[in-house]
Amino acid sequence: MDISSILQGGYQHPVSRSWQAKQQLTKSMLMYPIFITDDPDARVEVPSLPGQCRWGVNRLEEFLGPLVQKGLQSVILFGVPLKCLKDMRGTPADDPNGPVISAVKKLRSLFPDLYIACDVCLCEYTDHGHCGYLNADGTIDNTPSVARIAEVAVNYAKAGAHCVAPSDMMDGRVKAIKRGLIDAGFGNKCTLMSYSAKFASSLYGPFRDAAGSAPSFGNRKCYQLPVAARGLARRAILRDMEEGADIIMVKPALPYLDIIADAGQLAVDHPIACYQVSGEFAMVHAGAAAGVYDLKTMAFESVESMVRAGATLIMTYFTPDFLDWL
Ligand SMILES: NCc1[nH]cc(CCC(=O)O)c1CC(=O)O
Ligand SMILES: [Zn+2]
Ligand SMILES: [Zn+2]
Repeated sequence: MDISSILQGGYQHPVSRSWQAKQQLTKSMLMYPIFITDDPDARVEVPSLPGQCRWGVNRLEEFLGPLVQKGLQSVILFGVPLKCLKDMRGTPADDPNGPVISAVKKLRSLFPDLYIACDVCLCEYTDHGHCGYLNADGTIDNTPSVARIAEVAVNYAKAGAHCVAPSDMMDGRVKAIKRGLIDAGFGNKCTLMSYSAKFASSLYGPFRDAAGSAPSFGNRKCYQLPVAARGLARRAILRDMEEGADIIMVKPALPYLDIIADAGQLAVDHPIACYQVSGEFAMVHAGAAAGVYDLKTMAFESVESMVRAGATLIMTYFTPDFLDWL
């Protein structure tokens, strides 16, 4: 055989196999999405998200303490208001006594080294379940939506969030949030991670169960990207960089590895994040339960593929598992 035909010499051992990765998956690359509800003592399982619960603020120490011990470095919070009244402007989003703001304060005092991000959106808090304000005809009213989303983001920063991550997909929200953070004195204290390329995916179902954020009518296709729209995703990434995003995110992750790779090329000097969303997590579990593959092997294959595509920050419900596995 020709000398140049031999590749297997380079990866015959687990150690040399690991060297074939340009970037290795490490614990510090993981951000754990968690659901905080407004019953402070709650611990309620989410049936469609194996092993994930809605937690009350009084239970955060027992929930996250052991994970922090194992090396958990960052979380992203989603509020799940069950008791308070939802309205057209999403008032509970930044209620000073609401789940997100209470949880940020609690986590800052419990775990001084933990990096705390807050998802910023209105769909969990509006009576209609859409991510922004609506016009009378049911379409999105972009301008007041952006103002309200920036207000919520600034209130999360004031509560102590290290990062705000707008997932609403209104046009111009990155610029408005960045301006708001600067004007409130948080320009250099709070990271802005944009869900830049967020697609209108079928993979958000379990999350909407968990967060109670399914739209009461219609869908999100007029503000989330069309599945096939690689060009729009690239334009959204460039726009968000221009508007002041500190981190660029792609969501969902595994079916959109081309977009992650594009993000890495367009935003060479930004961290690239991706979100292995609820439906992806549920799929990995369902396939394992059906005997299609081994859960741990497939969890690694999916997340290492995201890293190979160029992601250096992975938001995943597998975080507690990876803290054991890595
Ligand atoms: N602003 C909504 C939001 N924030 C995070 C997720 C999905 C996360 C997941 O599926 O894990 C969604 C989905 C949606 O558009 O309904
Ligand atoms: Zn939303
Ligand atoms: Zn959201």
